[in-house]
This record gives sequence, C-alpha cells and structure tokens, in this order.
Amino acid sequence: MSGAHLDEWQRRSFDISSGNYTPEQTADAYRAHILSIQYAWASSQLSEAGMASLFRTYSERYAAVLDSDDPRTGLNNYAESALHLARSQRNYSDKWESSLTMESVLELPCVQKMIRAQPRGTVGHSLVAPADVNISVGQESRGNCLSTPFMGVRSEPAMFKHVGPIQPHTEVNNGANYWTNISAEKPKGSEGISGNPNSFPRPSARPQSVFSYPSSVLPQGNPGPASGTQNYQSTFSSISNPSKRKNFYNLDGEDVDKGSHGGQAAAAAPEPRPGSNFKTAREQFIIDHHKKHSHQPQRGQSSGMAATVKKSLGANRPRGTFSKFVSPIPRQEEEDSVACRNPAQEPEILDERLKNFEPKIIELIMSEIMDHGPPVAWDDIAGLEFAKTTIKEIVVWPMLRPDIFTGLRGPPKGILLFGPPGTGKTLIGKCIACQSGATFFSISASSLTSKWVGEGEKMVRALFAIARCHQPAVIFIDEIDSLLSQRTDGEHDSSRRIKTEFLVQLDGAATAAEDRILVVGATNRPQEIDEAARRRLAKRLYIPLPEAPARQQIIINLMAREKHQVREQELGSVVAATEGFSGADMTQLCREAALGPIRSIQLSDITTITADQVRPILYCDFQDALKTVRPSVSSKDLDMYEEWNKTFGCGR
Ligand SMILES: Nc1ncnc2c1ncn2[C@@H]1O[C@H](COP(=O)(O)OP(=O)(O)OP(=O)(O)O)[C@@H](O)[C@H]1O
Ligand SMILES: [Mg+2]
Repeated sequence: MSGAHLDEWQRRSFDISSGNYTPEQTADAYRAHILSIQYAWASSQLSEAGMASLFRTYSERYAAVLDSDDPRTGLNNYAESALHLARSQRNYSDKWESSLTMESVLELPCVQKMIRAQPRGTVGHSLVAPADVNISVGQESRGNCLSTPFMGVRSEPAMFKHVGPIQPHTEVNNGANYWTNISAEKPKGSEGISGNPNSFPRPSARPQSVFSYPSSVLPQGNPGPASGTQNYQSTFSSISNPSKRKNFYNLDGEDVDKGSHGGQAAAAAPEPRPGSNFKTAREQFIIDHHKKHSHQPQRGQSSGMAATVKKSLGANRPRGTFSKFVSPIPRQEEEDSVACRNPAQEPEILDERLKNFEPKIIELIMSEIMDHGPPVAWDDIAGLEFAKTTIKEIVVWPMLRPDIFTGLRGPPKGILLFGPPGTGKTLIGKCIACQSGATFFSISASSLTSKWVGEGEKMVRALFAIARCHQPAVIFIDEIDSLLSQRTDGEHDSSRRIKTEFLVQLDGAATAAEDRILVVGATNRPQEIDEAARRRLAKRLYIPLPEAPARQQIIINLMAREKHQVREQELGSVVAATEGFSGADMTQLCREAALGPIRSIQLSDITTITADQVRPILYCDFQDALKTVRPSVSSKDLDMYEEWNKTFGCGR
C-alpha cells in the first residue's frame, strides 16, 4: 500500500469511529472503503488474501450500518424496504395517468390542422371511430379518451411519412398497431421511467401508420403538452401495468369482434394484414384449416355443414373476460355430427322404441334370429292332435282374430312344449311361424347365454323390443331350460341376470294386454325349469312319442316323395315294430331304409348307374333298418315326462 492510501484510510477510519458521523455518512464511508479495497486489488497494490480479509471486514461493517434498527447508528434499511411493501405502495407506472382526453387531443394544433386539411367527415371518422376510442390505457381512460396515438406521432414522426389512402379503422383495430400507438405515452410526472422507444423490438416496423395520414397534415417537430420533456414512457413501461396489458390484448379480441368491420374480418378466414407477415397462432390455424379443407372433400359436405363448421371455429365467437373459452379446434362431437348428418352414412332408424339399443344388437337379432326356414304345414306334423288343436286355439286364431279373443278369451302369453327329444316340438314352432302370420323369432337359449358378459340381458331386452315393433310376434325359444333353469347359488351372475331380465320381459308381455307377443318355449327337460318361469309359461303342452297312427303317418309322409313298393300290410308291420320310436327316430328309420336300394348296387356300377335304374325301397329295407335304428327315448325317461305332465301339464 502506498503511504497516501494508508493516510487516507487512517483518516477515514478515524473519522468513522469518532462518532461524529451520521449513519448515512458512515455507510458512505464504508462503501468508499470497499471500493478502495477493490481498486487496490485490481491495480495489484493489494494481495488477494489481504483484499479478501479487508473486503469481508468492511462489508460486514457496511451491512451492519445499513440493517441496524438503531436510528443513531444504522439506516434500518431492511425495515424501510419491508415497510414500503407493507404500505402497499405501487410502482411508478401505477401512479401516472394520462393527461390526454378527447377534448384536449382535438384541441391540439396538429389535430386541428389535420382536420382542416382532410375532406370533411373522413378524418373525423378516422379519429373518433369507436374502435379508436377503445384504444385506452387502463383505468385512466375516460369516455372518449384518445390517449396514445398522437404521442406516437411525436416520438416517431418518420413513421408517418408514408403516404397512403386513409384507411378505415379496421386497420386501427389491429392489435399489432397498438404497439406504435402507445409507444410514446408520456408520464404525468418526471418520475416516468426513461426509455428509448426506438429500442423496443416492435412488430410495427412496417411503414403503415395507425391513421395513415398524408404527410402534409402530419405534425412536424414535437408539439403538444409533452414537448418540454424528453423522458418518454417506453412502450414496455406503458404496458407494464396489468390492466393496460389486458386492454391491449382485448384490442385484438373483444374490440375486433365489436367493430363493424373488424369483427367480420376476423370471423371469416383472416386476411393477412397488409404489409405484415405476422399472424397469430389462431389466425394461422384458421388459414391452414381453410387451405386444407378447400381441396379436400368434407364429410357431409353436401349438406353444407362443413362450411358452417369451418366458420365457427371460434373466430367469430363473442369473447370477453368472463366468456367461456372455446377452442378453435373443432371438437370431436362437431366432427361426428358432420359425419352423422351425411345421409349416405346415416344409420337407418327403424323405430323410435329401438333408438336406445345398440345397432349391432338389433342387427344381430334381425339377421340371425328371425327364421326364414322352409314352410311347414299342420299336416306335416303327424299325430299330436290335441297339441295342434290347442295351439291353433291359443296361437293362430287369436293372431288372426284379435277382436274376438279378448278379455277372458285372451290367449296366454307363454306356452311350454315339453316332451321327449325328437317328438316334433321344434317342428311345431316352425309350423306356428308359418301358419300364424306372425313375425317369428326363433332363438336358441344358448345363443343368448353364450354372448359376452352383459350382452345377454341387452339381447333379451332388444329381442322383446323388436318383437313389440313387429306385432303380432311369436318368440320361439328352443331349449328354454338352459335359459330358465332353476336359479342356484353357484350359478354365474350373468346367467342369473339374463334369466331375471327374461322373466321381467315375459311379465311385461303378459301384462300388456294390447301386445300380441307370444313366447313359445320348447324343452325336453321340463323338470329343470325354474318355477317362476313355469308359472309365466301358462300353457304347458306335452308332446309325447308318436302313437302308431302318427308313426304310420310319418312313414307315409316321408315315403310319398320316394320310389317304394311297401305294401299296406308291410307298413303296418313296420309301425308295430317301432313302438317307442320318436318322430325323429321314425325319420331316421326311413332314411336308413332308403339307403337299402343303394347298398344293393355293385360298387363298380355306382358311378355309371342312372337314377331310374335304382330300385324302389322295399319292406326288406325296413327290416334291415330296424336292425340298426333303435328308439332314442328310454322307458324311464318316458315315465318322468308322464309324471311331469300329470303334475304340471295342461293336457288331458
Ligand atoms: N310329429 C311329427 N311329425 C312329423 N315329423 C316329426 C314329428 N316329430 C318329429 N318329427 C321329425 O323329427 C325331426 C325332429 O323333430 P324336432 O326337431 O321337432 O324334435 P324336438 O321335439 O324339437 O326334439 P328336441 O327335444 O330334441 O329338440 C323333425 O325334423 C321331423 O322330421
Ligand atoms: Mg327341438
């Protein structure tokens, strides 16, 4: 350290410690010490270690003076800052307000000059157009306060050298222009933060002015009330107030929408602003969307919906602080609604009552369940006279003459055909389908129960709903025992739900007197049917094994279409030999017998022989067939059916 420096240090140190200094002077002295230390180290007059030691010492002392809350020794700087915050003092930009009003602006010499220079009405329109008036600064704007544009004139007169036609105020509404408008806002007091408006990166670098005045009327120099100061508020500082910022953004939204020209311009595909390549993300999106869809066929374009949707992409919505946000991107529902309105893709609505059902289930029932088999006549069913008569009585006639079969004569809504396998239960169902004139739904219970979990109930509901739409209707459920078997604790939930749904629907069909829906169930395991279901299937008809006449009839019916030489006596012998055979067994016997003539042909001749050369079916063929075809129903099973029929059956 040089002698001069040491002397200076000693002097300051002595003075400071003498106690004659105020805290402000002490703090200044310590700050000067710190600067001297840094200077000495920078000029290599002090080692790094020495500088560090001195720097720490004097920094601590300096901080002690600053933060001390003793008014005699410290500045209480910390408390000062805290108190400043606690008093809710705001920053400078909150304090100033514009002194400009509409009246004061119009009185400005430059404005007066401009008004005089312009054709009558045009300038006035440009100046006091509502959109212009909306360019205001936060709370300070009052009424028609046109606060800022003319300040911009002062700050950047070069901008107005561009001579162009007087633009309607749609240009004024442009949010980007506002950058130029507010760029030279002058603070009321000299406390405004100094700033160079030209240094701010403004998007309005294009030569288009806000008002596009002819240069002849533009003010030259720096007129106006702010001419005495060079401390213009920078663009940044003038919008640093949140309320001003909000107004700024509203210019691009709310005011644009409200403006008679600007709103419409924004609603359609936005035109690029003249002289500017700048676009907001939303504008770019809408332009892209237009481009994309202008050469792409729209779904549902024929109805004109596409255009409607495009126009309402959020561009023309009324916006405000409290309005709900609407995404500019079309929502999925909008897309879907466009697709749905396309007549080519619109699913056919069959009936209002079916609108709650899934189309696939309706389609399944319509296509898979409705029976379109070969016609069956009552005479095709051999024997079973009592069953046939009863069914005609309760099914066919009421369907044909619903006016007679009313009240107590009303038909039962459920029939159960039970009996040994192969006795013609399904055949009777087919016959009902053909002869009753009703819409016939033939469904096996397994097709309901084998569906996915949860689908079964829907299927049952849809089945009855569709049947209601196609009255009179017969719902034939083969093997109904698998659907309505007795409910047990161990059974799966889904099958229990299907059963319950079926019973509910059956009840509904039974109680709705006007509904002409008949449920016909067939089973060869009647003992397994749930008692609740049994009650609902009120007419339980036993379909027994065919008696001798019925067996004979079956043989005659089947042989009628074949070439045979079985005499009546021989036929009687066959019938007698087929005691206990079911109708299906009789059919099987006849088929077996019919193969007899073929088996008698030499194997070498089988490829060359003509149909006429095949011999007729003979009694001997039946005798051979009887050796292989056996009755399929045991006497034990027969006893069970007989017993059940006595207990629950409706036969005589
Ligand atoms: N009474 C009958 N008249 C004429 N043919 C019959 C008669 N009963 C049965 N058949 C013949 O037996 C075949 C089987 O009959 P069907 O399918 O109706 O029996 P099912 O009672 O429904 O048997 P399962 O209980 O096993 O379902 C029929 O295609 C038919 O050829
Ligand atoms: Mg059957």
